[in-house]
Amino acid sequence: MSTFSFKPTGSIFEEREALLEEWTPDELVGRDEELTQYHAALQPVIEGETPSNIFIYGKSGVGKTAATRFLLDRLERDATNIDGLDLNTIEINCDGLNTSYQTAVAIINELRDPANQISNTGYPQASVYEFLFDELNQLGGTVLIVLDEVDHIKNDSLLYKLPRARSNNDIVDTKLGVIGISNDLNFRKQLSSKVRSSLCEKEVSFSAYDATELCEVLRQREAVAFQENVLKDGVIDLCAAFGAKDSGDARQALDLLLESGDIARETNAEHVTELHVRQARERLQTDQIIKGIDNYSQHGQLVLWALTILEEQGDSPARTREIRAPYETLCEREGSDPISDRAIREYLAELETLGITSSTQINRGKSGGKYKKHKLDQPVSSVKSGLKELLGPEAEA
Ligand SMILES: Nc1ncnc2c1ncn2[C@@H]1O[C@H](COP(=O)(O)OP(=O)(O)OP(=O)(O)O)[C@@H](O)[C@H]1O
Repeated sequence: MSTFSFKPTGSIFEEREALLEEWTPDELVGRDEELTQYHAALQPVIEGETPSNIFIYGKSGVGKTAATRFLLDRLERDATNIDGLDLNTIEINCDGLNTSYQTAVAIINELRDPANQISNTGYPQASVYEFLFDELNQLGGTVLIVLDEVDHIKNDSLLYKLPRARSNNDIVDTKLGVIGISNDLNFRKQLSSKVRSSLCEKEVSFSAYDATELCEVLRQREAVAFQENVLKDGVIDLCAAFGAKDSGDARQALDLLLESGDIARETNAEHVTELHVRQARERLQTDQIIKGIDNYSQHGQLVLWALTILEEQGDSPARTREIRAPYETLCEREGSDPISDRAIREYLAELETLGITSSTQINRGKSGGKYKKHKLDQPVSSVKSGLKELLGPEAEA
């Protein structure tokens, strides 16, 4: 019997941390076009002019935050060499800050010392803006405020006031620029035209990474994270190919490389191989499925299970009415009453949004009507492992 004692293996990794989210590389690879545009948009700062307000958008994990930190670091460094240029940058993540009010408070508290912070409630909105502009006026020089995940702010009064503070004379001496970052591609469209025109003076769109760019990102981390020659040929290429196919998200590709290394270490392997990558991918896909349907009602999970059964039998893509038969059998087995076709369709739509299934619309013209056919968009084995975890061992049967 194992004693479950802990011993460092000292194998595989040199610095595992270099694959974690928090690790910031010194150089940013694979983003030349985006960095060139972003750099140009920031140029007025170093000229001593009023900064442009910049809007950065693109899907999750495409380097928006990393590029912002990278360029602002360089900008701060280079600004110190310029006489008379006093630059301050403030980064706020708006995740969890649902309103303009809360965001304004967060900026104030970032600017004030710890003894002088204000609370999230109790002040009229107008006073909070007054405090904010006071702080910014006192700071002087040039100030850049980065609002990451800016789409979380549900009402746009701050997004209107802040970029216009100088033209409205709310701020007199300080040169203020706002950088909004968002991965919600509809956010910009939904902004009122007056907010859009001031917040989005300059825009930089970040595209999804292709396989070549992901290779560059992964190789840069390999050099730091892994011991020499631990990765077998093809491992980076495979992680990059999966990453580009899935979503072009560097975070996911890095997670895949990390998980592959973990599996190699768990199994006492000397090298990380393509097989480890494939196993890691399946593990991560299962985790993603579990995360997606974990808080689903039991019926949502049974609908997915029914579709999985059809997929295994080679009977997918399938219409709702075809999914209904195995679904009802499962309901009987679980002792619960089936839900309506309409409710099944709603679950199928949600499963599609989660990337677990996909559908095609079939249009039979006037007489045949329109309907959708559904199929799994993830490997059967990952879906089954996910369902097994949630519904018990029979789900794998
Ligand atoms: N070009 C790159 N070179 C090196 N590492 C990168 C690069 N792009 C992204 N990364 C890494 O990938 C992860 C995700 O990147 P980042 O947070 O910048 O994405 P994002 O576009 O801001 O995504 P989100 O909208 O989800 O916040 C980070 O760990 C980051 O360091």
